[in-house]
Amino acid sequence: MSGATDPRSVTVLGCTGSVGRSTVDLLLRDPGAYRVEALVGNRNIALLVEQAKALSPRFVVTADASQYQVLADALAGTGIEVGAGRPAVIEAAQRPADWVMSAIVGAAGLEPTLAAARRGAVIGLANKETLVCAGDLMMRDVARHGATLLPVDSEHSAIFQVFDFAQADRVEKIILTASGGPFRTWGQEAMRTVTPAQAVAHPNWSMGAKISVDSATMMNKGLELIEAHHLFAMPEPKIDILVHPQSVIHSLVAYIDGSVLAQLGAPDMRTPIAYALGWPQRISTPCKRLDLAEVAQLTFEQPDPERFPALRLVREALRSGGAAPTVLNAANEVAVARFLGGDIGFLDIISVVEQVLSQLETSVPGSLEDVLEADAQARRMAAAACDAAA
Ligand SMILES: NC(=O)C1=CN([C@@H]2O[C@H](COP(=O)(O)OP(=O)(O)OC[C@H]3O[C@@H](n4cnc5c(N)ncnc54)[C@H](OP(=O)(O)O)[C@@H]3O)[C@@H](O)[C@H]2O)C=CC1
Ligand SMILES: CC(=O)[C@@H](O)[C@H](O)COP(=O)(O)O
Ligand SMILES: [Mn+2]
Repeated sequence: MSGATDPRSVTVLGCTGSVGRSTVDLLLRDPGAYRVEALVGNRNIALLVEQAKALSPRFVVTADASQYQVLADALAGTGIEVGAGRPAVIEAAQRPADWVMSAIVGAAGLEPTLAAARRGAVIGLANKETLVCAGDLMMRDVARHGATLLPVDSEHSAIFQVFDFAQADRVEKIILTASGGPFRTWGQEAMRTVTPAQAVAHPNWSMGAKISVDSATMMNKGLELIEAHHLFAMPEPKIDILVHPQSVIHSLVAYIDGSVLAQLGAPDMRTPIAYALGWPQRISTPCKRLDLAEVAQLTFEQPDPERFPALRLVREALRSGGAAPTVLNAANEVAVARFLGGDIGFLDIISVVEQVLSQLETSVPGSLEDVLEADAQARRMAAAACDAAA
């Protein structure tokens, strides 16, 4: 809760999404503690306007340039500055907020997150694709500009809370927990005909469509493996994945003395968001408290790489290095969108990613431009592969 200190200035990129809405919910619970610099949404103008009226930010942006006038008309007379289009999104990230929530979905979040890092902001990072498609660049710029990256992804927040950075060399491994998604127990043949509605029905978490499909293919856990590799400087072989269907243990860190430390909680993103928002202090949330007697059983399984080949692809991409993770991420985004649009089947998603990874020759991306070029090439190739599969 707020003390006598000045309000903290915050910007929310992706404010109209699942993580964005949870962030706004926390801001509204303690209005005296925050001053909102900028809100950035995309197509959900009605919600963006509602949030703007509730939070009175200085700057409100829709990434969708065609929606400028709609947004400007809705906020006329409020004194709130309005922007639209990609340059305005980046400008919002550049404006001087102490704390920035990076919750745009997909590689579209890369440039604004990088812009916030380049002005030394404290960033709550939900947008894992930033680290998947440009992890080396992002971590280099965070260090170079004195920015702070606070993980919001539930697993990485868990690791962050129990990772002893002063003894990083005494960490034996990181264990990322995975729910296994809605098809955890399904055979490959049954998965062939699943619908988008079945794929987005996550057993434990309420999330946006793209990450929900990623959870269903277990690509989400693969992306999280790459995310953990960059955030905690852990080599790929020292990151394990453990299926834990209850999503109560959010991840674990194993040390060389045999100790294993974990963070637990009810599956509600407001807990990891609050950890990043309040850091280095904890702040209160209304999240349901964990009742282990009610949960009764915590179970664990090894992931099945035959039914969930995304896990193998991710490890191969990380070992190959260079632009392979960028390519994997871009191809996955295209294939997931085409699956959600009803063009390709569920199993085609990972087949398309594998095909693009095996065909695209790219060099090591040294700059943002290189990353964007590899991303664009992979998207073109993935679109063609989806056309062929459709
Ligand atoms: N949801 C969750 O619980 C978790 C999410 N994450 C990560 O957080 C990120 C956001 O996920 P989630 O909230 O589920 O996603 P949603 O799809 O719910 O929300 C995405 C947000 O990004 C905006 N957006 C979409 N495209 C663009 C674009 N081109 N430019 C700018 N803004 C855009 C959307 O605007 P609009 O809706 O107005 O069109 C919306 O505000 C993802 O990277 C995801 O992997 C990580 C852990 C948990
Ligand atoms: C809430 C969150 O962090 C998601 O990434 C979630 O973990 C997805 O669940 P899966 O373990 O099914 O990928
Ligand atoms: Mn996660």
